[in-house]
Amino acid sequence: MTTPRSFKGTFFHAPVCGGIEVLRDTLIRCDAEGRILEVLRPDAPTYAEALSEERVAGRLETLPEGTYALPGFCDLHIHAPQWLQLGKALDVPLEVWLQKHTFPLEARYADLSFARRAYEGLVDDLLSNGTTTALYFATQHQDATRLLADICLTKGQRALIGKVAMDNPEQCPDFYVESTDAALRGTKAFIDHVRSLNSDLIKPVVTPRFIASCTDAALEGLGDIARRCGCHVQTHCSESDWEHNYVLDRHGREDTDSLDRFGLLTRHTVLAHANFISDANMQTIHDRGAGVAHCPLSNYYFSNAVFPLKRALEKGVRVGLGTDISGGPSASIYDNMRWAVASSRALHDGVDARLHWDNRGIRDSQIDWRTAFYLATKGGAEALDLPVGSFEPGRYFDAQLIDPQAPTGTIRLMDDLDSDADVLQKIVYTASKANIARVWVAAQCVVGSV
Ligand SMILES: Nc1nc2[nH]cnc2c(=O)[nH]1
Repeated sequence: MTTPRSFKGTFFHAPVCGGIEVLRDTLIRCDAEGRILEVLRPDAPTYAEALSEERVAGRLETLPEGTYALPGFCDLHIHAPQWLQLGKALDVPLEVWLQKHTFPLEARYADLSFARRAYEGLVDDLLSNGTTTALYFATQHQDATRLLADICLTKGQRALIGKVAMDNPEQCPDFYVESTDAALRGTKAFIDHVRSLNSDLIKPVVTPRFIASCTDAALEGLGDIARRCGCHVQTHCSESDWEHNYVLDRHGREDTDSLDRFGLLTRHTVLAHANFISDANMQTIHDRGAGVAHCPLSNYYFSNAVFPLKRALEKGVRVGLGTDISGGPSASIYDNMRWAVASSRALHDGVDARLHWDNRGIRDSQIDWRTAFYLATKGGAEALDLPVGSFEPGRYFDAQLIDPQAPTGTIRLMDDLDSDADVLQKIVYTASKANIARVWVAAQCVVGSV
């Protein structure tokens, strides 16, 4: 609990998919928990009085002239331990990458000092990239996963964290596999631990890594834990040819149906990727109210296909964006907004120039930057069912301040040429870490200084 805060400045947000709103010279009042109480534009009858009240009470932060506040990003798919592998090992298929590079790296998190070095750096990196909410896969290790929760709490990042469950000796190496009992007990113990922290910022997540890495007994047990504890669930779904076909061979059905059968497809499930889902499975995802973490950059390296994003949005599936560190070699949701637009264009146009335009791509698959901005902010929040992602009453003030004039920044604005929408479009397409001057979570400054 802190004191109430308020902010005056220019805010951009996307309250609905495909639409943006500009709040110029607006006053946003928050309560002591950092939730937005009121959004007052200059033409509101109570604006002047409220402004002076906040000023006199010493609660007002006036954002510097020429800066813009955006909602903080929700990154719906991060492998926390893989941060050390960002930009490496991108030239082999998923199944080789996991066995040769990723599992050996993750096994090292048995060492807590190794884990601390990585997790401190990761959380700092994400916060300074504007990511205020992170959905994390950790590792199998109880202690290192608890450490990640502690670090997020200390640094002030909103985080949903899962101890990874993987007990299938046929798919997991002997140096990085656990018993079914350890997977289930460990998951439950981590949930209890996080809940004992009594923090609104950190939530536990039931995390079967993917169907291949889990036995049916573990999947069943994890479904049961998710139901009893009312937790979020995260897993990978129909990511690549190999992975999708593995599940078809083993269970005779797609990942989505299989997860559903184990009680793992709920209103609080986030499926990473979902590239190969059939229309029927997309309908099932919609009907269960589950969300999808679309990871466009990672998909270029590991997925053999492009997620049918537009089709999913038209069906009403809740979708947000994920970096998929380190399948995607960038910790930035800005990069992933750009890749979401670009990959949707590739899907729309098709990529084989030898084919006639008429049958080269899948028509009407493209999205624009407005939709990408929604996915990165409120779309991600909706998929997680968290009150963040936009500047609306009742939501937490999780935000990032963009300074287009930052000396080493990458945004080029022209006062006389750029409309408000142009400014936001330029931010979406060209902002970099150097332009992110300040970041707040629940109205508390976590990056930059006030
Ligand atoms: N991209 C990706 N896919 C996976 N499937 C199972 N584990 C992983 C992982 O760590 N990254």
